[in-house]
Amino acid sequence: MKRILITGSNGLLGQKLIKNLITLREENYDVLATSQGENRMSDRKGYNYQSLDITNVNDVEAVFDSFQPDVVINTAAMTNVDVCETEKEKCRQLNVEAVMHLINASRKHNSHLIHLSTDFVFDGKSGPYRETDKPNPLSFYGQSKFDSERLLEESNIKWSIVRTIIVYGVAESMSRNNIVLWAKQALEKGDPLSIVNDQFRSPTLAEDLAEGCLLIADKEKEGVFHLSGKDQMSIVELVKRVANYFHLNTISIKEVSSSTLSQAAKRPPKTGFILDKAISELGYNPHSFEEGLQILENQLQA
Ligand SMILES: NC(=O)C1=CN([C@@H]2O[C@H](COP(=O)(O)OP(=O)(O)OC[C@H]3O[C@@H](n4cnc5c(N)ncnc54)[C@H](OP(=O)(O)O)[C@@H]3O)[C@@H](O)[C@H]2O)C=CC1
Ligand SMILES: Cc1cn([C@H]2C[C@H](O)[C@@H](COP(=O)(O)OP(=O)(O)O[C@H]3O[C@@H](C)C(=O)[C@@H](O)[C@H]3O)O2)c(=O)[nH]c1=O
Repeated sequence: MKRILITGSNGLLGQKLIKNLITLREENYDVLATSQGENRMSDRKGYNYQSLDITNVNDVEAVFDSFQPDVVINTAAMTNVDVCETEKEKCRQLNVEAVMHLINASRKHNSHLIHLSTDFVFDGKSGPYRETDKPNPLSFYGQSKFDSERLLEESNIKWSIVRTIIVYGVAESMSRNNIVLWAKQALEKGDPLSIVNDQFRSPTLAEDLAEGCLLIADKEKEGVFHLSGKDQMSIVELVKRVANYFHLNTISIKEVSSSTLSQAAKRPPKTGFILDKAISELGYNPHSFEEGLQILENQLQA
């Protein structure tokens, strides 16, 4: 039985990884979920949980020494892109330096380190992107993720980098909201929404991303993988498709350009991924956006 360590297990992707590991996988894994603070998942069966702040090098070493993971999936990160822009040191500690702690511990235990990265490593001038396209981050968050990628590429461990885009879904006690959920809630209340029409993305169902990461683990695939949804759309189209799916009035949606949002961090205009590598090498088969909304709707009703 392989031992798998998940960091950031309280996050959206972390929770979906744990759910997938304990309910869906044929391959049997011994699962250790870790995140900062207490476990926020109410389902406690089929895995163990331990608090782990990955910026603490001693704690990282201790967890690796006792659990001796075969596979590690690092989902922990500072994911608020505007906060990364204003709190650069904190962002570096978590998104870059902590990754070095994981690399060193993985080297010692010969673990396969699967690390999450982002479409924000690209400048968004020529999306959709392949794994081989040249990064050129526009924000400190994007730069921090690109720096962490280079640490992996320069390490002599077994590594994989998973880049993804706007992850949506529902999980317990989420510390970060996502556009599908907040747009749905705002549309239901008829709150005014200013939505950008000059950013294009391929939104990713959290369950699809978790499955893709675990296919990498199962198949022991190394290298860079692009894992996103298969539909590319503008953000305003995304919000309108959410409205249509849930039969909500679109009257409160105002189309704006990115400059009017005055966000601290610059966003790439057009990303999206070419998924050929993930489809052929992993058998990755993501849902369409509307299928993803149906899965989310079922979970909200459960
Ligand atoms: N969400 C998205 O749209 C995208 C995400 N990604 C990447 O995917 C990965 C997963 O994202 P997602 O699940 O959405 O992110 P979340 O923010 O939902 O989850 C990250 C988790 O990491 C935990 N965490 C924070 N600091 C530490 C620490 N020092 N030690 C251990 N755990 C910590 C957080 O804890 P707490 O909840 O207590 O704060 C949180 O639960 C990230 O690496 C992100 O950069 C890439 C592209 C898009
Ligand atoms: C707040 C706000 C956002 N938006 C748009 C901007 C953006 O394209 C989209 C989502 O905004 P967010 O601030 O949630 O996400 P943002 O920080 O832009 O998204 C990113 O998250 C990080 C972690 C990543 O790695 C990226 O892949 C990406 O998904 O919504 C509006 O149109 N109107 C608004 O009022």
